[in-house]
Amino acid sequence: MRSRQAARRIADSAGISPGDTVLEVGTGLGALTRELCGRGARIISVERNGRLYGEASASLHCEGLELRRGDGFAVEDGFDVFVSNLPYSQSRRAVEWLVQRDFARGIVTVQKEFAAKLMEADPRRRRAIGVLAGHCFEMRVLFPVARSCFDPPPRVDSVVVELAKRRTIPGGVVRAVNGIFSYRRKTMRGIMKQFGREGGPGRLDDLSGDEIVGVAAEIAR
Ligand SMILES: C[S@@+](CC[C@H](N)C(=O)[O-])C[C@H]1O[C@@H](n2cnc3c(N)ncnc32)[C@H](O)[C@@H]1O
Repeated sequence: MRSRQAARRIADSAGISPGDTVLEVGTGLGALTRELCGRGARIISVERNGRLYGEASASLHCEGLELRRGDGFAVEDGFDVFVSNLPYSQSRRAVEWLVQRDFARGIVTVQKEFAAKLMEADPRRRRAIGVLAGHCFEMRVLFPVARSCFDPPPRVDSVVVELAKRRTIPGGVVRAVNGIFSYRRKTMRGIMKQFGREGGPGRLDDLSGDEIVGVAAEIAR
């Protein structure tokens, strides 16, 4: 990201306390990483691109910072705070991974439309990813980030979203929620039949998000 001010604002909103472990996925050239430094936290920042990892390693030096090369979603270390300005193609993967991890708070920059999907309240427009996120996080949009803050400027609008963790669910339940939504036009009886289970009356749209996760947990059992 090109704007130091925007990176600072994102880092400030992460509410990092001394002693926290912060996981950043996507170091890039370290615009955000630099702002996470100096807050007394241990910072694990992961970049999968070898060239960017090399450049960041050569230029970023701060106490408590550990730069790693690889897939940030393969990290097994525990963390308190998650921070990421991810490529938007990975937003869904990030949320599906985060619902399975135990941590306190996430600050993610996402496409404005993706944030709307996460927070969609209308059951007819709801997606699997919104049901998962709504079950596992308390969410709010913190602020928009102007296109000019990025280099190159994206063709879409971006917002910073806070994800405060409420619950953690296993991967099997994530897969089952996605599976249920692939049959969303069927009745509940029809959906459950796809998974070899007996279903009750009504349709998916009649269920709350938490009830859908409950059904998914039953399927995953
Ligand atoms: C939009 S850039 C943000 C870079 C920097 N954090 C900033 O704010 O300027 C996203 C970065 O994430 C990296 N990335 C994408 N997927 C990743 C993954 N699964 N694990 C680690 N890094 C990833 C990309 O290579 C890219 O450098």
